[in-house]
Amino acid sequence: MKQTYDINVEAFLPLTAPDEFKKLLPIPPESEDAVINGREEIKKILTGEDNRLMIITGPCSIHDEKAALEYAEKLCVLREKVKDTFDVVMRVYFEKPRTTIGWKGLINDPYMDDSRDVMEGLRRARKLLIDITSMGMPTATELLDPIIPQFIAGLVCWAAIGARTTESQTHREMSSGLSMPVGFKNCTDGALNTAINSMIAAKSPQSFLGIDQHGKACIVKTKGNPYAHIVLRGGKRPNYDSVSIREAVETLKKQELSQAIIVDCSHANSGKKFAGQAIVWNDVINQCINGNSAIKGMMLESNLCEGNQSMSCGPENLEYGVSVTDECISWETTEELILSGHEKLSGKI
Ligand SMILES: O=C[C@H](O)[C@H](O)COP(=O)(O)O
Ligand SMILES: C=C(OP(=O)(O)O)C(=O)O
Repeated sequence: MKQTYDINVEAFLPLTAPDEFKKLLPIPPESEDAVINGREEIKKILTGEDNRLMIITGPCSIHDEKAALEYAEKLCVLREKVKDTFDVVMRVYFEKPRTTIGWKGLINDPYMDDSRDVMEGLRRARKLLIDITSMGMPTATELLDPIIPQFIAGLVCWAAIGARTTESQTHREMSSGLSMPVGFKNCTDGALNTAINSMIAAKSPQSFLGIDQHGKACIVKTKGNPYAHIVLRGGKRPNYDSVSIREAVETLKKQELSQAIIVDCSHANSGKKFAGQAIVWNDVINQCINGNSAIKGMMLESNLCEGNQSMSCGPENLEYGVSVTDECISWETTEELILSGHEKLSGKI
């Protein structure tokens, strides 16, 4: 018999069903409260019911849970200090979309050695989300693989669809069923229309193929996500300036879509250089002081230490607290930017 299918598949490896997997790492009551409250606060900021700004800050990617927890502890203290002005949410990114190839994040390759033990990656990701939300810290992540939400999404308060997948029907369909607000990045060349089309698709009910809680293949029917919004991350040129933001707001208004704008201070807005993030941050804070109420939040790529490092030295030789993907600002700079933004905005928003 000739074979016409699975020609390029090496193996089918077992995946534990989400309900079985979650029994091993159940959500504790304090995490559940943090997730529910975290989502509610974000929704209120996006709709303007709460005038504060949402700050999504944390490593470009998680590769070391010890460093991530140290970061989360520091962020908890800072979150409390600035709570009248900012709703601070931790970036806890486990899935990395690559331009070509590269390490795809903790879930895909937790041992960082190409062994790609996805089940172990899911376990470590869920455990870290439990530990962080147990501190009362709301969480943000990028969702890339459409099956992964069944394993971790119950611990996530805000999700991003990245610049490389914002035009993908699969990601729009997935977003329409997600339980948290979803931010669509503009695509890598800077075009807004892809993210705007995503918002329309994500708001609408959809049907697509997925798995249920028992791990069984099924047709997922969704209700639509009412909290889809845009994240400006720059493209061929930055798009955090007041003219770009006004243009985005006008385009969204014409389409009768949410005009809430989140500015990503990193990526193409910073020229992918960590030092560029402070320039974007300060400009956006000034726009808020000058009364731009469409801006609902900012994202920072931040780690314990600044810059980034190559993974070629092997996981055991990595420098502690330094990003293995995009450049990040240091904890000290993060604290300085957030505290100075808080001081400038106190009583003004
Ligand atoms: O935020 C992370 C990166 O910008 C994104 O995953 C792409 O990375 P790459 O161009 O190094 O593959
Ligand atoms: C990959 C990311 O961003 P973008 O999709 O904007 O490149 C990210 O935030 O990690």
